[in-house]
Amino acid sequence: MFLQTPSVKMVISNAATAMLIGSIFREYFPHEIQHLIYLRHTTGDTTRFRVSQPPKKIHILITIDGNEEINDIFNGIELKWKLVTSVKSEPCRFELSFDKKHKDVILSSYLPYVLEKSKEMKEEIMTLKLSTPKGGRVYRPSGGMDVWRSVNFDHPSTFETLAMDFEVKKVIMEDLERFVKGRECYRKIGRAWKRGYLLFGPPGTGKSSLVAAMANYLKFDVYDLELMKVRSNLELKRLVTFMANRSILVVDDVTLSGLLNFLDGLWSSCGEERIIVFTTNHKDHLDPALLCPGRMDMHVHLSFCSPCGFRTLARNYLGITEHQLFANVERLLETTKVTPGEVGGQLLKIEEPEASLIGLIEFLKRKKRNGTQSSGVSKAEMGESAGQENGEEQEGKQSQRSGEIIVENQDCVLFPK
Ligand SMILES: Nc1ncnc2c1ncn2[C@@H]1O[C@H](COP(=O)(O)OP(=O)(O)OP(=O)(O)O)[C@@H](O)[C@H]1O
Repeated sequence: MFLQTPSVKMVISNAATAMLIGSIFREYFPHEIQHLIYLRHTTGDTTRFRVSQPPKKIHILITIDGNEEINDIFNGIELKWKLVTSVKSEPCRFELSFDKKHKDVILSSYLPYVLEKSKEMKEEIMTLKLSTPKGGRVYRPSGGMDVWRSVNFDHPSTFETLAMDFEVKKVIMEDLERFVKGRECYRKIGRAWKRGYLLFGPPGTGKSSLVAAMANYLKFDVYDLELMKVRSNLELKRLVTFMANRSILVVDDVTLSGLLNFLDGLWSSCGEERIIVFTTNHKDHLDPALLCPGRMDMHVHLSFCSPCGFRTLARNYLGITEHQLFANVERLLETTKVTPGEVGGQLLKIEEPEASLIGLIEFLKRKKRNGTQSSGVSKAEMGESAGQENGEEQEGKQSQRSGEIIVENQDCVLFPK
């Protein structure tokens, strides 16, 4: 419906800000598009509103031939968009014409709709990038340095597909949302606009999948860093300096490392709207300094597959939300340590749901018979939280702490809900 001419691309960023001349305009228009639009009523007095200052950042791409008109229809109202390029000394502008009697609808519904649609389009065409260190300096002909090698990031994991406790997902998603909306709050409290997450748990429990889900959710690029391969503070400084904002830096398998302290200092002073994620299979091997409050805002424990996680996997892999065999699987999961990765692997083997579930049940029984030597998880990892030292584990009941969240730093309460 919106701008039906296929050759027209219109992308309006929600990050754009504009200075506006005209108080009515300021009151009614979403600020993101104010600087783009002149309004002209097609009957009665012409009213023009002009915005003079373009946003500092260039987030807008509009391509349309000069003076070309595009018709649009919104709730039966005819509208005309025109790109006006006639006055040389002035930048191109859009004129939107419509009958004066529709002014209220246009201001209250159509323009917000255009903005929303534009955001959607922008998100659709944005391809996320996954960058890894190039391992040296490469100078660009245009100046600056390329220290990261980038490829398209098309990891399919989302919060929807993650096998994780529903409540935990919700907490993480809300935390991310508060973070991206929190620029002013961070400024007010004098903190760098950054957020740190520690993801820990055995291999195959979804740490990488959670990072991908976070990136897809926020539309943030991902920078993957193996700290052990970074040779010097200078190299680390270059890498962090040349990261883009609105991105996630993933530091894999983070263990005791002198560079970590350096990274910590560097992190708060470079860029903004950045997330850092440390992942480890062994939280108990970490430098305690890393765990102290204020360094990682949130600790997320990813653990063995819970009945709730299994239901997500069954929906994703088999396309079913109920089955009579679910109860058998869930009973076995209560007492068997098996990762979501392993459960997913089993479900992938057979397409037909019932046969697949029977295969999974056999697998779980075998796993249970063979004991709990799953996936290299340490004893401390299994029992470090409340209630785990008192024999719960020995009685064969698996840790129910999958997806447990420990919020180390309560600064999120400062965010407006
Ligand atoms: N919680 C989960 N939800 C959905 N799929 C999962 C989950 N955990 C693991 N998987 C599946 O198992 C595979 C491996 O998981 P992933 O790489 O995310 O685990 P990891 O904890 O990062 O492992 P490692 O510590 O070895 O890097 C994924 O491709 C995914 O298909």
